[in-house]
Amino acid sequence: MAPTIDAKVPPIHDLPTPEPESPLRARKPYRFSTLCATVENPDMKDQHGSSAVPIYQSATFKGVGNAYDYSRSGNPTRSHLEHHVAKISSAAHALTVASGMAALDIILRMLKPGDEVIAGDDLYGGTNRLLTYIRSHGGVVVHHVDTTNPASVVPLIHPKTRMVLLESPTNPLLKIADIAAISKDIKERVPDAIVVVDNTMMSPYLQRPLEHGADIVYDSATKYLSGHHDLMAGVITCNRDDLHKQMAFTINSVGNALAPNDCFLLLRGTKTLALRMDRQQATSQLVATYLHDLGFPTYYPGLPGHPGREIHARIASGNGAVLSFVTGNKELSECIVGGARLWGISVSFGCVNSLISMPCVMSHASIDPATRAARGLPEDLIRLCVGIEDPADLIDDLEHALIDAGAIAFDTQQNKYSRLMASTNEQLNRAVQKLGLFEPDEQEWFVSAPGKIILFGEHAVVHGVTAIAASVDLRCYGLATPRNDGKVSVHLADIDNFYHEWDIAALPWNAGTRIAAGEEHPDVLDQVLMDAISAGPLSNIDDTAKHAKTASLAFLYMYIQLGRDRLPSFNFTVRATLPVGAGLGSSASFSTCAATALLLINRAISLPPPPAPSTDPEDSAPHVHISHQGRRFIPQGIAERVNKWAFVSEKILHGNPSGVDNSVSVFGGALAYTRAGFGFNSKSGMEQIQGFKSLKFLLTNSKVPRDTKKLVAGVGALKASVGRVPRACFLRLTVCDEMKEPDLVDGILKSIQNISDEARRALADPELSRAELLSALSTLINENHQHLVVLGVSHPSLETIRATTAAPPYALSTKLTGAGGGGCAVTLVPDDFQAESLESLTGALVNETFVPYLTAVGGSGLGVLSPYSPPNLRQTQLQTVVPSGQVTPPETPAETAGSDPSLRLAFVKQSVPELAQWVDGLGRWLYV
Ligand SMILES: Nc1ncnc2c1ncn2[C@@H]1O[C@H](COP(=O)(O)OP(=O)(O)OP(=O)(O)O)[C@@H](O)[C@H]1O
Ligand SMILES: C[C@@](O)(CCO)CC(=O)[O-]
Repeated sequence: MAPTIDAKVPPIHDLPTPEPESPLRARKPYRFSTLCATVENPDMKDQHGSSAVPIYQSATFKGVGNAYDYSRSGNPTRSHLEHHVAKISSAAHALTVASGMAALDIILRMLKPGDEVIAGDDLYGGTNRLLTYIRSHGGVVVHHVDTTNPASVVPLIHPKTRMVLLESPTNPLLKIADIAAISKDIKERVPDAIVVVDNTMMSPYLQRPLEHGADIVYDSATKYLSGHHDLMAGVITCNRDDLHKQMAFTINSVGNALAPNDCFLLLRGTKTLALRMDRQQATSQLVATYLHDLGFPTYYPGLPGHPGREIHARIASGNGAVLSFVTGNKELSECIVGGARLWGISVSFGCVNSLISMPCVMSHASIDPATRAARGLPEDLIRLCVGIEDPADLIDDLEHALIDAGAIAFDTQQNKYSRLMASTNEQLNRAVQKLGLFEPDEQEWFVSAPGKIILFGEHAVVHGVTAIAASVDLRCYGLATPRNDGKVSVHLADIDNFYHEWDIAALPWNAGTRIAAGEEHPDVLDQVLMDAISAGPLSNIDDTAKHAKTASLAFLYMYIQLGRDRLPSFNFTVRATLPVGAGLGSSASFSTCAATALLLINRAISLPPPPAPSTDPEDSAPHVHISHQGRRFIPQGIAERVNKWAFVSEKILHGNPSGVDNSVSVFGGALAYTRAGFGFNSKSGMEQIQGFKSLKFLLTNSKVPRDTKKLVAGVGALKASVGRVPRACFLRLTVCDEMKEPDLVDGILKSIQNISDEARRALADPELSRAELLSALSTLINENHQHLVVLGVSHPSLETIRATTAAPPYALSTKLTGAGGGGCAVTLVPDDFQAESLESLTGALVNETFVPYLTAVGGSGLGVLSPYSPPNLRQTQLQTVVPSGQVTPPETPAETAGSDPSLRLAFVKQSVPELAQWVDGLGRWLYV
């Protein structure tokens, strides 16, 4: 509903209202959205007829006595903007300054010591802070009163009352002040007092307080007027010449007028004000109704029963796009805010993007808690600032956050979601626990595990050959966070942000064979359980999400096998810094993380508390775990247990894994790994090998997708049908006639075993010079790669990478790593390889559209964020880390402002380059 400029009020400003064509066909004044879109000032015609107002990016103007001399005092772009703002506000004058607070500052500078101000008690935190400042530094008396009741203002009116400061609706409780009634009361008693209204929540589109008795109106134009959160600005409008003159003088003296570039942006933003606002407030009405219908006390003037709704409807022509609601519990509110994805956690409002916040820890944190309580600002209040996204997506996202947090649940009797009251919530938990249905677990678990490179022996290792592999410094991270709604969910951020949740009670608990507590998983997967999971909980996941589906299968399989006695309710979020499905063991690192989290949650493993610090007898300073910087902490037995379950998960993802990937992921370092039960090497098992850590490798991702399961199966088929395999069965490369040799694959496997043995001997040989070692490894790399080519698991892109790295002047040796068929290649970089050469080589690879990166090898294996960290450490890290990356600066850069409380949200929002460092900073990590 677009308001028209009230025809009864003669336009004070030179509105571009067309002249009547004839007395019989009068033309109406332009309506608001037309005024917004039409930026023209008849007194400032552009010399070139430009359709956009030019940016006069000039501090000074030449000549004497011209309209402009210095941009602090006046600038043509600003004049255009001020003319436009005055026009759409139906005001005689407009002034524009650097921010909303700068606008209020200019207005408050009209006060003198001893003057009295009457202000609302539900004000924006920044306004409150500035009023406190002028009270303590300017000798001004400030009264706060509930302005929703005009009668409560009257007793405070005093001959010394100089200013009344109103917000309506207030932020964040949406309280309504009768601007007209209060202005009248003031003017009757103290005609000289000025009524000032902060109109930011409404904008001139929805409310024009000058028409209801206000003397000065100001807006933080950072909000709706600009609409895009890409600038800060404040506007002031008034009709009185004296006030305008006084404020223009102050702006010139103080020097906080809006800069030309920002004037331009703001002018552009105002053109779409009506359009944006229409969409934003229509969606707000839907969201408010949705929350209200769920049973949450919701504050929005568009809802029936909202106090002051009639007054608001008389003064304003719309309800705006800010609303708030309470949940009854601060922690619950924090979870909801943390769980929303489309709604950005941020202060401020008025942007085209929707925002969610908790005023008490963000925009209003500068008001001390006691004052907040006295003014009735609930600590659990959630504020929603609605943007222009699709309303269905916004409600959907909010619903997910409410469900995840346990704030609403599906009511089967009413066949709809409804609010879980805090007490009902507890009752439900207790009741369900009694039935043994699910168990809320308050513990969060953060785990991580590395990817790997295989230097020698991939594929062959599946058939019993020794592989030499080492961990890389790229990892997968898993965060398990408790839920208390009888559901379990996975969020696979790297796989198209896949999210899925399941009712725990509906999982196929009775399918397959139960593994008794403490028993190991048998060698073979339980196919009955696999089928039941695929036919049940996974059946509604589309096959286009096949990677996420397989990962979910692995997760649910372990969840059911390990969780039958506890039925834990939690969410598992996964992110990795290593590329998924590129041959660097992403499936193993995912498996290790999932297995560890599930074992911990189900109390199948527990981390021993760190031993007490030992004390030097000479010195009272304690020292703890000097080796490995005290990080080697997870006992061998626990690592072995995790490794067995990670192997189970690998079987699901992989088909027929050798176990090398999950072993490296769990144990870290560099391993010589031999699968048991084959005859290539009499000794099976794994051994840590030294001498790897100092090696430098370049990894190059060909970005060609491939599937380890298929590639391993392909080599298996080749081995099983030696001599009878038609050419078409060979995987990617066309292989040669030698394939007809019946013992070909066995011969290749033997050769690869020799390569691994030779590499181990070389690495362990103290007499070999470094140069000799590197040269030997290079030769072995080339040989091993050729064998893999014959096995059919290379790919033209990998051959291109090999050729590029082998070409002069580089002359480096490269082989595929992992399952091949695409994915990554690994290049050994000699110690003396010049930095410039490396730069030029990576440039050449990038030109060929590959992704190269240097990696360190041999680092830590499985890690768990210590549950024994001092609790405040993690909290502090969260607070200091989150705002810099994720949360826009608060409206009030509050001294005590907290930040996003949700570890999960912060985890999901970290950028990939920052993820590892952020995770490290969360506290003390314990490693195998
Ligand atoms: N970060 C992750 N989040 C969720 N699932 C993952 C993640 N990383 C790996 N996976 C699962 O593992 C699968 C990739 O396994 P695949 O064996 O094809 O690749 P890889 O382990 O990186 O390669 P290789 O086995 O050759 O080292 C994915 O399709 C997915 O199911
Ligand atoms: C291809 C393969 O050898 C390595 C995959 O990283 C398979 C395995 O060992 O499980």
